[in-house]
Amino acid sequence: MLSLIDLLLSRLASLLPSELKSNEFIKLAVPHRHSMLLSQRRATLIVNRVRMFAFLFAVLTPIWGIIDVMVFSYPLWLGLATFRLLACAAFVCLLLFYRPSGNLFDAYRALALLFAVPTLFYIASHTLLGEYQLTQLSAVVAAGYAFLPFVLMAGLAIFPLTLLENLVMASVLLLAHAIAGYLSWATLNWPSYAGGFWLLLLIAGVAALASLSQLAFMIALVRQAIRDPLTGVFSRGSGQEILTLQWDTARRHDTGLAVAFIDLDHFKPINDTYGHEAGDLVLRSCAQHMLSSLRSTDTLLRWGGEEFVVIMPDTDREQARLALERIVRRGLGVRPDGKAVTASIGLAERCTDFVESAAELLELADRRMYLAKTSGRNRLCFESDDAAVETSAA
Ligand SMILES: Nc1nc2c(ncn2[C@@H]2O[C@H](COP(=O)(O)OP(=O)(O)OP(=O)(O)O)[C@@H](O)[C@H]2O)c(=O)[nH]1
Repeated sequence: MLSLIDLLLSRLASLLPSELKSNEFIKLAVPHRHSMLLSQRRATLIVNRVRMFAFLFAVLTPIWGIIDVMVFSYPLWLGLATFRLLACAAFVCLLLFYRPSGNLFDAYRALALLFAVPTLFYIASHTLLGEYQLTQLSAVVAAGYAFLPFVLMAGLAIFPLTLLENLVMASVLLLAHAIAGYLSWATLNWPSYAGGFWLLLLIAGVAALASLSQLAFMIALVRQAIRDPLTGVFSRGSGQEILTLQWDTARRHDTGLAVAFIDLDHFKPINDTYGHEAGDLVLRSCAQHMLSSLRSTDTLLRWGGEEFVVIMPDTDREQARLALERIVRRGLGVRPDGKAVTASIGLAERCTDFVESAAELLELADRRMYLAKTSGRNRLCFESDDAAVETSAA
C-alpha cells in the first residue's frame, strides 16, 4: 500500500514543472509564499495582460453590434447596443487609467474589474434576450451570447495565477453561470445547461494548467534573474530593488531599517594560494553561514566579489549590532588553511543616522566598512568616527 502511494506521489511529482525546485512547488499553490520581487513582477505582468485583454474587448465588443442590427428587432438591438457601449467604455477606462504599480492588490483589483464588466454584460444581455421570443437566425445569434463565460474562463489562461487564485476566479465565473441559469429558470433547457456547466469546468481545468505552467516559468526566471549564481543569495541589482522597497515601507511606517556592508578579510590570498575554486567554496559557505543566522525577513545579497550586504527591516541600530555580532560569533566559515573567515563590517541605520535615501544609507554602511578595514579588519563599525568594535570571530 505504502509503495503504491510512493509510486503515485512520484508520478505526480514528475508532472510538476521541472524548472522548479522542490521547495518552490508551494509557490504554485498560494501567493503569500512568493518573495517581494516575484509578487512585484507578477503584479506588473497581470496588470499589463489585463490592459491587453481590455484593449481586445474594447475593440471587439462594439463590432458584434453590427450583427445584432441585422438580426434583432429595433428595441432589442438598441438595448444590447447600449450594454455594449457601456462595456466598451468600461474597457477603455481600464486601459487608460490602470497602470502597473507592482502592488499585487492593485493587480487583483484590475483582474476583478476586467472580469466584472463582461460578467455584468452577460447577465444583463441574457436577461434582456430572455424577454424576447427568438426564432431561426436571431435564436442562433442569441446563442452566441452564451459563449461569453467560456471566453472569460479560457482568458484565465493568460495570467500567471496560483492554484488558489485560479480556484477563486473560476468559482466566481461558475457562480455567474449559475445565476444566469437561475434567471432563466422557467425556460431553462436542462441538458444544454448541464453540458455548458461541464464544458466550463473542463475549460477551467485547462486554463488553470496553462496559468500554473506560466507561473512556474516565471518563478524559475525570476529566481535566475534575482539570484547570484555562485552563492544563491540575492544579486546586487535585485538587492537594490529590495532595499528601495524596504526603504519606502520603513519611511511610510517610520520604522527602523538597518543595512550592513560585509567585506571578507584577506580574501585574495585564498585565491592566490589555493586557487579560484577554493575561493568560490569559501564564498558559498560564508553565504550559507550568514543565511543560517539571519531572520527570514532579512535579505542577504552579494554586492560583488567578496562583499555582501544585509538588509534588516524593522530593526534599530542596537538590534542590528547584536544580530551582526551573533553572525560573527557563530562563524563565517573556515579558510582552506583551517583558520576562521573574518570580515570587516559597516553598519548604518535609517533613524539613528538620519539619512535621507536608501542610496545614502548604503553609502554610509560602505564608508563604515572601509573604516572597519582601515582600523584593523575583523571588526564592526557603526559610527562615523573611528568607533570600530572588534568582533570575536578570530
Ligand atoms: N574565488 C573567487 N574570487 C573572487 C570572486 N570575485 C572576486 N574575487 C576575488 O576576491 C579578491 C578580493 O581581493 P581584495 O579586494 O584585494 O580584498 P582582500 O584580499 O579580501 O583584502 P581586504 O578586503 O583588504 O581584506 C580578488 O582576488 C578577486 O579576484 C569570485 O567570484 N570567486
